[in-house]
Amino acid sequence: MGVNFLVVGAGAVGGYFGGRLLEAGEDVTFLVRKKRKEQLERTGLVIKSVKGDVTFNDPPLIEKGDSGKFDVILCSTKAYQLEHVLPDLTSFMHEDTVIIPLLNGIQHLDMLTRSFKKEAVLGGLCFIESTLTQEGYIRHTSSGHRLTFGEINGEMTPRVQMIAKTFESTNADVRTSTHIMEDMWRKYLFITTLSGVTTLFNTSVGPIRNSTEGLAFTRRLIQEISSVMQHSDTTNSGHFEEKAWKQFMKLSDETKASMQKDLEKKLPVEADHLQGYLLQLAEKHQVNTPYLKAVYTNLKIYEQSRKG
Ligand SMILES: NC(=O)C1=CN([C@@H]2O[C@H](COP(=O)(O)OP(=O)(O)OC[C@H]3O[C@@H](n4cnc5c(N)ncnc54)[C@H](OP(=O)(O)O)[C@@H]3O)[C@@H](O)[C@H]2O)C=CC1
Ligand SMILES: CC(C)(CO)C(=O)C(=O)O
Repeated sequence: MGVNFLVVGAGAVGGYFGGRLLEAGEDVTFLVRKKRKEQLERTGLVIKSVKGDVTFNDPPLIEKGDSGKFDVILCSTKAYQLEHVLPDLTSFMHEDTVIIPLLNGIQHLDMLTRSFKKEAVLGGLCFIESTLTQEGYIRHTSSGHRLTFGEINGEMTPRVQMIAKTFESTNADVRTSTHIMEDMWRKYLFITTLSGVTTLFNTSVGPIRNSTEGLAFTRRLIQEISSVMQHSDTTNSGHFEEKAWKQFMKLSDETKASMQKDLEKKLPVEADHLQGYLLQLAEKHQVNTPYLKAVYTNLKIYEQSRKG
């Protein structure tokens, strides 16, 4: 028997991975809101990707309150939208439904395990540079399209293997992990740094790296965040720092975090979920984080000016 997927949020991430599953002939439905539904009905689900374009004229769409039960829920809203969508999910779940979150950050795991039984929640993350265009198309701009998931406790279970099998023939790099919490914290360090510096300096990676000061700022930011993570008793034993630095140095000059792209589009940002939560941890563990505070302050000023 096949696995059926509910993708929550047909945006840059959900639309991409859900679309790749559809392309492979898998059973996928998107949970959408009215405006996005109307857009998708008009244009189809359109993926413009360096890994191959694809369009689905009639993607399966449902709205909250509709009927249906799903084996796997791929959760791909923004963090600030998540708590509003969670109550809508219960009616789509059966006893063994699993939820795979693809959001950046860590704090959403608490939200998910508070809302559903703990065993329903897997760990997950993705590396992909994608964005929604004005027409609602998904534009995937660099070659990475990796999705990683696994049991929070690190076990390799039959359900993880079964989901991985379903992903096998998709045009995406889907992997299982037996250390997904470590993977999620590492991605959290990387993305909080990248989104932090690209939004603070309002540019892509190239100009930041070409500036001695920009480079020094980035290094200090990584050190601070890594230190907060070590104090927070995570799986970080210090080796994250060097890896995050190397990863930052390897990025193409044009790379921008999705947060910077959202900022350029004057959209809300995940400041509280990413940088804000780390600052809470820093305060709890009394870690001095002036660079992280500067990044967060910039984002809070942006948020305030958006509201204004
Ligand atoms: N974009 C990227 O390159 C990457 C993003 N990420 C992370 O992935 C997560 C998702 O980001 P991204 O895909 O870019 O965000 P998008 O804004 O592109 O997509 C979010 C989608 O969620 C939908 N949504 C929100 N609330 C609901 C709801 N109640 N019911 C149904 N749909 C809903 C939105 O639809 P609506 O039109 O109705 O608002 C939107 O289509 C974030 O945590 C981000 O940090 C991680 C790696 C890369
Ligand atoms: C850096 C990147 C593109 C990697 O997935 C990302 O997560 C983001 O910009 O939100």
